[in-house]
Amino acid sequence: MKKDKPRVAIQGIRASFHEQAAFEYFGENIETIECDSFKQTFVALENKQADYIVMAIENSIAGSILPNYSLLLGYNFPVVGEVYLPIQLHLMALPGVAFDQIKYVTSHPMAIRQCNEFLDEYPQLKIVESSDTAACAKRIRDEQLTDTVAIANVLAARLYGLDIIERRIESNKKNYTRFLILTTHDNVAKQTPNKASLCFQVSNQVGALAKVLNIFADQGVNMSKIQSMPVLGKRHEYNFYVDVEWEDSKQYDAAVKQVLKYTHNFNILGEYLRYEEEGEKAVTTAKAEKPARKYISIKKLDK
Ligand SMILES: O=C(O)C(=O)Cc1ccccc1
Repeated sequence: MKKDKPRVAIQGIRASFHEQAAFEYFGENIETIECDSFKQTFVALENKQADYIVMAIENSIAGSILPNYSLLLGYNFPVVGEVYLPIQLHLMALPGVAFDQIKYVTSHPMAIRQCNEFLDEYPQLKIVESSDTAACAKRIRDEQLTDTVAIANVLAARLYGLDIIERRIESNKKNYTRFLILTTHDNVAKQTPNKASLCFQVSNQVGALAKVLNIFADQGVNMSKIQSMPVLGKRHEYNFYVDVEWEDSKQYDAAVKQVLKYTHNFNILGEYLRYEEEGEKAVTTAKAEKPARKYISIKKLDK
């Protein structure tokens, strides 16, 4: 029997950026399945404890999240969509806490890196890394920490009852993270795709990859991303993960038909509708990188 609310597995807890991405794709009427790791989201889908996975795959600052590419190939669940989420970061504390009471700033390493310029202005603050921005906010609420702030999103402030004491502290206002949506093969909805995520290998010969890329070019199919990953234990062998987009599906069909002749282990990870932004208005403030600072690293904050 079909559930009325989609059950969506995410790495992290409610009000994390993963949940925000899930809201962006499905709307807010979902059941969020909180998982401790990306691998656990796949296990949840496999065990039918979830209907979908929302998983970050790349970030405009950190780049590709490589282990997630291996999960895509390893589990072979189809990609059915994507979301590009602007990462807007706020500093939040228990209500009534003043800035000069703060000793610790907690967040996900990706969020911390995106706030370097702000944090460099306050070298007295100790930075504590965690696996999840929302978990940091929740811990402040649960343990009533008056000396700690979290860097997280508006959802986390709202859900865990924190006050935002400094808004939009990210250094680059055009930060985004790309998330993929996955489901099981029997749950793929019919749609007319205009984007695909592919994975293949080519022989270790002059021009082997160029040949494949030229086929896409010749058919007018745009390659929006390419990522290579070594095949474990096989020297000189790589998996190429390629995202392609097209206007007319005939172009894509023709390209795939030809590419099959020049590749091996060719896999279609998913065919889906590309994410369309609703008007870009963010402003970039590109500035030179400041020297790295020391972080206190802890594995995972308690829930
Ligand atoms: O920690 C979170 O909230 C996450 O979902 C991971 C993350 C952190 C920062 C940017 C994008 C995703």
